[in-house]
Amino acid sequence: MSFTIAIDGPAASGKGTIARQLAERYGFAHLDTGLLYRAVGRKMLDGIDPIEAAQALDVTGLDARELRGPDVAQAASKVAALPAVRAALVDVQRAFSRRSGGAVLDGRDIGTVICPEAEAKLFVIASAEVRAERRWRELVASGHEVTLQEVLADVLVRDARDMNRADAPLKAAEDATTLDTSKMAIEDAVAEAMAIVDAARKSG
Ligand SMILES: Nc1ncnc2c1ncn2[C@@H]1O[C@H](COP(=O)(O)OP(=O)(O)O)[C@@H](O)[C@H]1O
Ligand SMILES: Nc1ccn([C@@H]2O[C@H](COP(=O)(O)OP(=O)(O)O)[C@@H](O)[C@H]2O)c(=O)n1
Repeated sequence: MSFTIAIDGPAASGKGTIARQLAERYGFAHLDTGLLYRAVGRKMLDGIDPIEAAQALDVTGLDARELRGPDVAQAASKVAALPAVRAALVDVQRAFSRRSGGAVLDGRDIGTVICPEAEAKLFVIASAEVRAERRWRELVASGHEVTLQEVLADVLVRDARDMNRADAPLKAAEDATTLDTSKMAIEDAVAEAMAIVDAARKSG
């Protein structure tokens, strides 16, 4: 059985949290595709050509903790606007999505470009202020020295860059269900997401 759940949305909207919990609930594999772009962004900050870095990327050993900061996030969204970087990362994402046990992928273009045939698609949103506050708390808790204003600026700049790029811009797939988590606790957002996926599983 192959079943793919595509989760897209703007920065810090709760995609990864929902994706991880759905993967656990259904016994599916999970791929945080943002980490791929963050890894390439990290290499660019280290002076490596981002296209060559994407082509040579070892997706197995990515250290999420080292890639979580706002500097890497900004670099990720810059390299993500390069078509050759995106092209180099397509096959690994598609191969992952076709795993026999089922897969959940979260990112910006999963439902539109990487897995347009995904059986279930979610577009997770929240207000920019709520997203910035959540991400700020997370970063401070993991030892980053950053202000709420800086995190809000990072979120807004990345959203604009991600939505306005020519190649695979951030947008909801026509057949995605939008989930606004602004006023939802994590448990409620996950429950809503599960209801959407369960409905897709029954109809499929
Ligand atoms: N519904 C929610 N209510 C409160 N906090 C949330 C909610 N969803 C996610 N979070 C928190 O917000 C932060 C960003 O969530 P995350 O899932 O990493 O977003 P994304 O993958 O879209 O960047 C995390 O610290 C997470 O625990
Ligand atoms: N499928 C994807 C995933 C991420 N990205 C890019 O990678 C950056 C970091 O993604 P992320 O998912 O780790 O960001 P957060 O939502 O966790 O802040 C985004 O701002 C996008 O520019 C992308 O272009 N396509």
